[in-house]
Amino acid sequence: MNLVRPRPIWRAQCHWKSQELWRFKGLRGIHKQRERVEDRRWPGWEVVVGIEVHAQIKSRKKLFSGEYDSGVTTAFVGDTKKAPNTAVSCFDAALPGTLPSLNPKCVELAVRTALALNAHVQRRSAFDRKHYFYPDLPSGYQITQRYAPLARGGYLKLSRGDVTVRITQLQLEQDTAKSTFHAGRRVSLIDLNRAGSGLMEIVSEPDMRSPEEAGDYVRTLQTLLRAVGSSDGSMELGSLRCDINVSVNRHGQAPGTRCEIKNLNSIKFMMTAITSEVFHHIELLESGRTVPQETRGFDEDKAETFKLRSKEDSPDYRYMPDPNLPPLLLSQEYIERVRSSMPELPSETRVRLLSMGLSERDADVLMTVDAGREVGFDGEIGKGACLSHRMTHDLLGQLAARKETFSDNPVSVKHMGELIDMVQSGKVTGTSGKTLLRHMISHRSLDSPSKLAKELGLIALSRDDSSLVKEWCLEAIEELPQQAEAVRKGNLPVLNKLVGKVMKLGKGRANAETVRTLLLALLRQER
Ligand SMILES: Nc1ncnc2c1ncn2[C@@H]1O[C@H](COP(=O)(O)OP(=O)(O)OP(=O)(O)O)[C@@H](O)[C@H]1O
Ligand SMILES: [Mg+2]
Ligand SMILES: [Mg+2]
Repeated sequence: MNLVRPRPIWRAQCHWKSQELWRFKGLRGIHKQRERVEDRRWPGWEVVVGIEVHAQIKSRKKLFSGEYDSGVTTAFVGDTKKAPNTAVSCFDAALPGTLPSLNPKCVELAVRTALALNAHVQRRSAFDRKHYFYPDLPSGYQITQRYAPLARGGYLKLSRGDVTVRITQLQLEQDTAKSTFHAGRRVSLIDLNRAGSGLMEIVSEPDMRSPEEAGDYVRTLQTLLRAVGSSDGSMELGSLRCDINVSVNRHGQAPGTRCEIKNLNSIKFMMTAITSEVFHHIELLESGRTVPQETRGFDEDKAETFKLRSKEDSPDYRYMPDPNLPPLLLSQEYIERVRSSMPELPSETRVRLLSMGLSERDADVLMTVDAGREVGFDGEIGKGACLSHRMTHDLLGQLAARKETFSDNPVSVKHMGELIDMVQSGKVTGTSGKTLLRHMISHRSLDSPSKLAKELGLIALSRDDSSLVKEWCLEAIEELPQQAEAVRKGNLPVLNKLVGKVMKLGKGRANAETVRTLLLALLRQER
């Protein structure tokens, strides 16, 4: 990577004009004409959605100031969330005389993302200033790359269906500070910790045709960002924010006027907001009015969008090239070096998981586990597929209950495989399998499951041990007389209570089906 001396403003302005040219190069083949699909929610209408995603870059330091980032990536930096206004350099606070210095890590992570999105990384990109006045922007402008972005012209294949969304561009830009309105005191509090953190703005073409496709796009993108390690991609925590552009048109007609919905903090709300916006547009158009170009917000309680400002009120950003930052020049060797260090991408992981014999649904579940990359496999799944999936769900559930991630998982692929085989062959019951799994996780045990099963007395009972099972059944009937009476009177669902009791007495070693039959036989005998 090279930084060269700044060029005069008018030279950099030349790049503004080249913006449209790329659109007609190369991408035509990828984007097939979409088939007309009637949506029963809005017959006769076509919905068009384009999304601008702002993803916080997972770098230890901010984009230009060298200050440690304290945003939602704090967990990554390794300390707890910083107190407001404690991670602020003079540059972040826009003190006069301070100058930007580009953080190469942010560039590398953005290039990784661009390559993962099949985009063309521009050997030469440049930084612009976007001016507006708001308390969360101390300098009065945001440094961005609107006119000569880092990358252009990529695409993302959605995980469901045969949908490809084209990526217009990926640009680097600064995050703003965080402002919180205090209704009681009627003041806005500003926390500059986030000011100047690195963002990637990923702009899509208007290629989505339903709220569901938009949701799928954001989900697929989140998985991709996490897989390449460039962003946490959490909408809830604010490390991924979406501006959703929505328009509607009658089938066969040109796209309508778009409205942009801002400040959405979950995929679910985003999909509801799109649906609400679509109905709003249709209502306007059907009553003979036109859709005004607006920026809108989303009211979570009413599940409705509302007007924030109209296009006429939108500020004139007075873009200009940043005179303090020279163009960013990347050599082909640098780009190739980054390309050679790319990890397995989610689309490749998915194909690998499916080729192991997993169903689409199970592959999707595993894909949510650190993008599926850390999921190991010790051989053929074959007939045990159903069981291995259930045990995998148990594993994920138990880790989640302990607030641990899949990377904290202490159970090796070999031991997990052995455990599944033991349950499959009946050496331990399903209940004991769960107990063993819990023990292996909580004790961080490195012993094999078969050794542990012996030590903990969890080996399933053989048929010869039926007298022991009978003893537990009799004990259960004695300890739960009311439930036993209910079953005698024909209330069969209550039998589960007794079965549960027997399982507890036998530490899960008895076979649940055998216990049921025996309990019923005993209760009937008594009569
Ligand atoms: N008719 C349309 N319907 C829905 N979305 C559209 C339509 N036309 C364009 N879009 C989408 O609108 C978005 C435009 O984003 P872009 O960043 O280029 O401009 P902007 O929203 O005007 O600027 P800013 O970055 O300041 O918000 C793109 O994601 C594009 O796909
Ligand atoms: Mg934009
Ligand atoms: Mg926009």
